[in-house]
Amino acid sequence: MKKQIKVVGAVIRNDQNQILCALRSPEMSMPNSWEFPGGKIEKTEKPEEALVREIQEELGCEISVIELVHDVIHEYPNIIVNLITYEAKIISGTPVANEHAKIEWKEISELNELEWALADLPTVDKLIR
Ligand SMILES: Nc1nc2c([nH]c(=O)n2[C@H]2C[C@H](O)[C@@H](COP(=O)(O)OP(=O)(O)OP(=O)(O)O)O2)c(=O)[nH]1
Ligand SMILES: [Mg+2]
Repeated sequence: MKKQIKVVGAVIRNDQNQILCALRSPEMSMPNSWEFPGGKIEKTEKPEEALVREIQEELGCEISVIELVHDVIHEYPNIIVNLITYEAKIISGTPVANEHAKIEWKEISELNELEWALADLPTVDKLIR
């Protein structure tokens, strides 16, 4: 049976309504795909707690989680990902790419131009419409 994992991703919006997009590095699984920064929920964590922890680790800043955007199950060839995305904002610090190849603030109208991980497309669609 395929492994299923539960993953949280942050839709981090700044004051200009831009979204922070993160490019997975060549060394990561699903290399060179754009994603919402975040990661796997640990057994003892609530999704929101996992997201705050992951963003601190990956981007070195503190967020507050605002609300759920989407809860999607996507079946990849070798893994099933339950991606839960949340709107979030930075409450302290400036994001830096500690693990990603790069991070970029993008206008909503630019989101379509990126090559997203497939599990992210329903969230991207919700942000665009
Ligand atoms: N963080 C994140 N992962 C995503 C997204 N879309 C998507 O398919 N994934 C997949 C890629 C990975 O196979 C899986 C877990 O994400 P991850 O690699 O960020 O996990 P993690 O931060 O806990 O990293 P690690 O401890 O496993 O190295 O979810 C997304 O938007 N954000
Ligand atoms: Mg991650």
